[in-house]
This record gives sequence, C-alpha cells and structure tokens, in this order.
Amino acid sequence: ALYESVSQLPGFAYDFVVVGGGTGGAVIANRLTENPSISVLVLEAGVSNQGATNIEVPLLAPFASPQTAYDWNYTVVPQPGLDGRTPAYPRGFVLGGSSSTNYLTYTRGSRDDYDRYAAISGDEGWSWDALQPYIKRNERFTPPADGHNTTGQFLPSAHGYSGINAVTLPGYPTAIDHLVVNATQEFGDEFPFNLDMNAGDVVGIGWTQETILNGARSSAATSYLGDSFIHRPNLHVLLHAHATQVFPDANAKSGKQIAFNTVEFAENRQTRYNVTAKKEIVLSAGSFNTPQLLMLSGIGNKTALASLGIPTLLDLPSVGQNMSDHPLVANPFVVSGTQTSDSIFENSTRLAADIQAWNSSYPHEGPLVDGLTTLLGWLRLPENDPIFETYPDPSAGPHSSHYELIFANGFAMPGSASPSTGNYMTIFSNVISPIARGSVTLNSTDPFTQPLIDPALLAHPFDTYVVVSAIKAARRFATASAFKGYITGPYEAWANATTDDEIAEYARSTGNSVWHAVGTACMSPKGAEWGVVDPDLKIKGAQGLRVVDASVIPIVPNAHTQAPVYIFAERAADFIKKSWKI
Ligand SMILES: Cc1cc2nc3c(=O)[nH]c(=O)nc-3n(C[C@H](O)[C@H](O)[C@H](O)COP(=O)(O)OP(=O)(O)OC[C@H]3O[C@@H](n4cnc5c(N)ncnc54)[C@H](O)[C@@H]3O)c2cc1C
Repeated sequence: ALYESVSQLPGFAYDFVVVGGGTGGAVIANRLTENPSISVLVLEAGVSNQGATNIEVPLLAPFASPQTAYDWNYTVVPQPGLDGRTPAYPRGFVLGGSSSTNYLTYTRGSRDDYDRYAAISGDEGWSWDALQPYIKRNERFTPPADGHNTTGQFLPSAHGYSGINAVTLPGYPTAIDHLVVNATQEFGDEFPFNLDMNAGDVVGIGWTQETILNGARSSAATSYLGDSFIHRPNLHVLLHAHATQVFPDANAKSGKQIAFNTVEFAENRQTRYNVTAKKEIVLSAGSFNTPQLLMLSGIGNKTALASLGIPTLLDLPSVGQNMSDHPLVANPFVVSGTQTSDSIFENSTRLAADIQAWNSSYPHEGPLVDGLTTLLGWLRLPENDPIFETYPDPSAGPHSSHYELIFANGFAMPGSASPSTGNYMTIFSNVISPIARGSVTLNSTDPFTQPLIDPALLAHPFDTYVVVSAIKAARRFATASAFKGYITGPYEAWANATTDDEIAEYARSTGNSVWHAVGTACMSPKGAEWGVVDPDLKIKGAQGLRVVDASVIPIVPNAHTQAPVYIFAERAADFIKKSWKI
C-alpha cells in the first residue's frame, strides 16, 4: 500500500525497513514481499511519480530535473576541472528515485566491469557470467512502440523477456538514425557498429536500448512498485518520509558487532518518528544520501565526524570517498534538416499537439516515445596512444571503453539554455574511464542541508586528455559522407576551438556530468581495511544494516548506471532472502 502521511501508517515495526524507494530500494521491497509473511516498509523522502507528464513522456525527460519538485536540487562544490563552476547535479526526489527522472538509456556495462568488481571484492558472484540470471530477472524486453522490425538492431539471445523492468528499442524514426549507422559503415575501423552493447563487449556504436514500455517510461516505480505489487498487504510505502538517522538496537547484547534496528525519519522535514526493523535496515538512498545518512549516524571517518561533534559508532574512513563519475561535454552541430527535437521544443503549439497525440494513443505514438538518443557508442583510445606512456590504462579491459559518444537529434547541453531558433544534432563526448576520484562529505549535522558533493569532474590530466580526444573523435565522425549536406558546421560555442588547449578550455567552460556517481559506500573483501560494505553489501562491523544502491559499486562502469543498480539489487535481494531463509 502507498501512504502519503504517517497518520495512515498501520504500525511502526516491520521485518525490513528500506530507506529510499528508488532504483535499488524498489527492487528490495518487491523481492522481499514476494513472501507474504515478510513485512517491509519503504521510507521515501520524495513525492509521488503519478501524473507527471515530464516523468512519463520519454522525450520530456530533460524537463523532469534539475530545479523541479521531482529533484533534490543539489549542486556540486566548485570544480577546478570545470573552471570552478558549480553545476546542478540532479537526483530523483520521487518514488522510483533517479529511475523516474533519468534519460532512460538501458546499458549494463561490459563483461570487464563486472569481472573487475569480482576481483576487487573477492567474490566471483559479481562476475559477468555469474550475474546473468540477475540481469534476466530485471529485464523484460518488449517490442518498440511502433512495432517495427528490429532485426539487426539488437541481439535477441542477450536479453531477458520475463523480468520486471521493461526495455525496448527506439519506437519512432529520427532524421539522424540512418546517417549515424551509415557513418559506422564508412568509418568501421575507428567507429565500428556494435549490434548489442549489452552483450558483454561495449566497444562500438549501436542502437540505444531504453527503459520504456509502449512509449512511456518504465521506472522502478512503474515496474517493481507498479500496480501489481504495491497493493501487497505486507508492503507499505510511505512518501514524504526523510530518514535522518539510524540507531543501534538499545537491547542488543554488546558483542563484536554493533546491531542496528531503528530508523528515525521526519515527515515533510518536520515531525520526527522512529520505526523498528526486526530483521534489517536496507539503505537505498543513493550515492549522495546514503553516505550522508551513514555519517549522520556516526558511521564514517572518525576525525571528520569528531570535527562536527558526531560521536563515532563505526570508524569507516571510506564512507563518502572513492566516488567515480562520468564527465560530459556536449558538441552541437547546426544542421540543414528541420525534423529535429528543436522543431518541437521551439514551438509550443507543436509541443502541445505532440503531447496530445501521445496522450490519446496506446501504445503511445509520435516523436515523444523515445528518450534524447536513439544511437550511442563506447570507444577506446588507440592502443599506442602516447598518453599510456604517462598513465597506465585505467579502462576495465579490452571489451571496455575510454569514452562514449551519444547522438541526439537536436540541441542538448545540460546547464545551458537551448537557442530559440535553429535545428541541431548534438554529439556528447563523455569520459568513461576517469582516474579522478571525488567525495561526499558532511557540511552540517542538519540532515536537510545537502552534503558537499565533489564529483571531481575533469580533475585529472588523463580525464581531460580523454575528453579532448573524444571531442576530436566526434568531429572526425561528423565528417562522414553520410552527413554531407546535413551537418552545416559546429555550433558557435565550440566552432573556433581547434587546438587541444582550446578544446580543453571549451570542455572546462561547458562540461558537466552524465550523473553516474558511484562508489561512496564501496564494497571490498571481507576483512579489508578499506571499503564500507562486504561483498554481501552488509556494513563492515555492523549487523542489521546493508546498502543497496549505486554507492556500493566500486568503479563507474561502461554504462549509464540504472541497469547496474538493478542488477546489484537483484543479487542483494537474494543475499537477504538467503541469510534470513525467507
Ligand atoms: C537526470 C539523470 C539522468 C540519468 N540518465 C540515465 C540514463 O539515461 N540511463 C541510466 O542508466 N542511468 C541514468 N542516470 C543514472 C541512474 O538513474 C542512477 O545511477 C540510478 O537510478 C541510481 O539508483 P540508486 O538506487 O542509487 O538511487 P536513486 O534511484 O536516486 O534512489 C534513491 C532514493 O532514495 C530517496 N532518498 C534519498 N535520501 C533519502 C532519505 N534520507 N530518506 C528517505 N529517502 C531518501 C530518494 O528520494 C530516491 O528516491 C541518470 C541520473 C539522472 C539524475
């Protein structure tokens, strides 16, 4: 059942209390309540996902955040790699979390990513091969909204058809689709076509798979907490409930490990309540809010906690550290065609008509049924690139990339307003194998003050080198004969950036994040001196406290991060079921 107010809540003791009804938390809530004798309460700080056009309609995703009622409205600390700028860093403040407001691309990452997680954690169960059943449990591959023939657009055998979260291929043709595919044929050596980047080897450019069902967003809220699950009598989901601290069990016998069983939360940031977890508390508040909640509860770096007057319960210096993220730079081109998203967004009458057409059809129809991109790709620097004489290759392996190119059929530059006229194609160039590491630290003991978020964007010379290489690659790609007569030239902001230094300065002055921060409650081997959680995602030195969200992922993958979070959460649900024999 879904509750809008504490006054409706039937009780204050549950087997499991899940903090955060987002991507990871929704999976846990769903899987644990498959057993009708197990009770679960989800505390979600944010609002309902129902009836929000910018959440439901895929092409409108960029309007769901930042600076909206569905966003935490965070900004980052000044970024030296971005000329000291402080971009907004969106996070979903809504049921479904960031899966309700993200840009819908479904990418799992590479075989190498997961094999590296297995090596880092010392648990073979995190390897690509071992995770296949969990990938399939998450995914329900469905036909695209327009029902077109998808032969040659994906590898059917790599997909799951009976999972919970819907995945599909683009359902409305765009003006650039065949141009991009043709360019991969012309430049096959440097920019090969990849039939399915979700089959283990990401290298190459291919069709974007998206978390969309019949032309509408498929989020953790519409899938794992959808109508067929949220009415389970043993599942209670409370909105506007912001967890402020977790406490040890007052009655627990003092042993080696501290046992946690109480969550304090505030309704609408006001009245505080306590709720008891009879079995476990699961933290799924995301890469920024999970470490914040841990530190507010006395779990973190002892010295840092002491400086804020917080007594330390568990000295875990890795809490909030080790953040890795994907820096993004947008490269818009001016185009001669008029069939771009600009023609929709620059004309309010056209936009209203397209929304009307979307609303009055099911499966939904028209140009709004897809996210911002219908094709994207993952690419490596050349093997003999001179940069590797200075820095060892940080990529996860040969099936992995150093940078990503994303193709958007219109103007898109996060943090900058779109021009009011004209037609564009944007190629994003993103750093996928960053060396820089960022952090989340407490600014205040007030749980409603945002933590200090430092994603360390372009903070390492290697990362800047990669982004410059990626921008130059985007330019080379755009010279394919497929684009002749279509692309008329680079958009003014970067038209004059030609030397490497000028291109780096363009990156610093316009760059942003792809919003994939991970690693702030990193998993490490059992008994390791570093790390925050064991490979079973339990907090080191604690009982009754687990983390299931993006923060446990040790290094940012060759992926937009929702699918990796779903995959981690599916395995985590199995850990919990096994350890409680439920
Ligand atoms: C704008 C944007 C675009 C993105 N685009 C893509 C994309 O196209 N494809 C992709 O794969 N990934 C994308 N991502 C990244 C991806 O969505 C996230 O990595 C993933 O959803 C994170 O899952 P999570 O479970 O860690 O956190 P979330 O899904 O964010 O869930 C955390 C939940 O906890 C709640 N919460 C936080 N603190 C508290 C508290 N103290 N008490 C109670 N509740 C709390 C939050 O409100 C939220 O609901 C994007 C992200 C953003 C923000």
